[in-house]
Amino acid sequence: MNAQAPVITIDGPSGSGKGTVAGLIARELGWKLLDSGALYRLLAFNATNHGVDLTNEELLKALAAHLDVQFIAAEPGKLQQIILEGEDVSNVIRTETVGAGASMVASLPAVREALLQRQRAFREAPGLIADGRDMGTVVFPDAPLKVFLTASAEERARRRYLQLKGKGEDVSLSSLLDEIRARDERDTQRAVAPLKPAADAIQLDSTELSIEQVLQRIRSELAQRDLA
Ligand SMILES: Nc1ncnc2c1ncn2[C@@H]1O[C@H](COP(=O)(O)OP(=O)(O)OP(=O)(O)O)[C@@H](O)[C@H]1O
Ligand SMILES: Nc1ccn([C@H]2C[C@H](O)[C@@H](COP(=O)(O)O)O2)c(=O)n1
Repeated sequence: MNAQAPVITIDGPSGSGKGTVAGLIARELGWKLLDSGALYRLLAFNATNHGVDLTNEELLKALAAHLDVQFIAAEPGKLQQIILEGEDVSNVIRTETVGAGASMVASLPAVREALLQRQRAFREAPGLIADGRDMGTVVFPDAPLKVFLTASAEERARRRYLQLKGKGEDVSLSSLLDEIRARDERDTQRAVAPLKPAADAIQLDSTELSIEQVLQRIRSELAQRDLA
């Protein structure tokens, strides 16, 4: 880990736009990217494939410590590739079912501990954009810019609906809204590293903002800190 490399953290609930914004800012600055939710998704996906119950903390801790995963940086205009045990799982880990499983395993303290150093190891020069739930509160508490990105549950469900429909999936808006609310509840109410803004985070409600407007706000915060 390079303790000197700056980190920008983007935390917030599911569907608030963290991943989209993190990817775009990382590309603009030429910085590394950490999609921490992908690690919890990979663990839930891998555990299910290996028949491990998503509440078995001891086995999940061991799986988390030995996850055989590679993140391959995206070419401009493409999503990063995620390879688990030699297989490209970039798309299959993005389902709502895997997201719900990720939220379950993420509530277990031993799992979070097992993934902590792996996340911190992403910190490299010239800098890192890290998105998740506890990037600003736990993983990178010294980050010079912390963003807490939110949007109403209805707007987040609408965005997810459009995203999944765009991929040709047969989804229902009301089920997506229920899933988002259930995930919000689990992620904010867990005892360890719950989803919440860091005390020094900039809070951005994107319900009425376009992606470009969110980017502009972040660029302005970066400029104020001489980070860009
Ligand atoms: N400000 C915005 N206005 C409209 N659509 C948006 C906005 N931000 C993001 N989106 C769209 O919403 C969808 C969800 O965004 P994204 O995947 O970045 O959210 P997320 O917070 O990373 O979710 P998760 O935590 O579940 O991975 C995407 O289709 C994205 O293009
Ligand atoms: N830093 C993080 C990132 C993710 N999680 C958990 C909670 C989420 O519901 C789940 C999936 O995340 P997503 O890919 O939708 O961002 O993983 C967490 O607890 N901490």
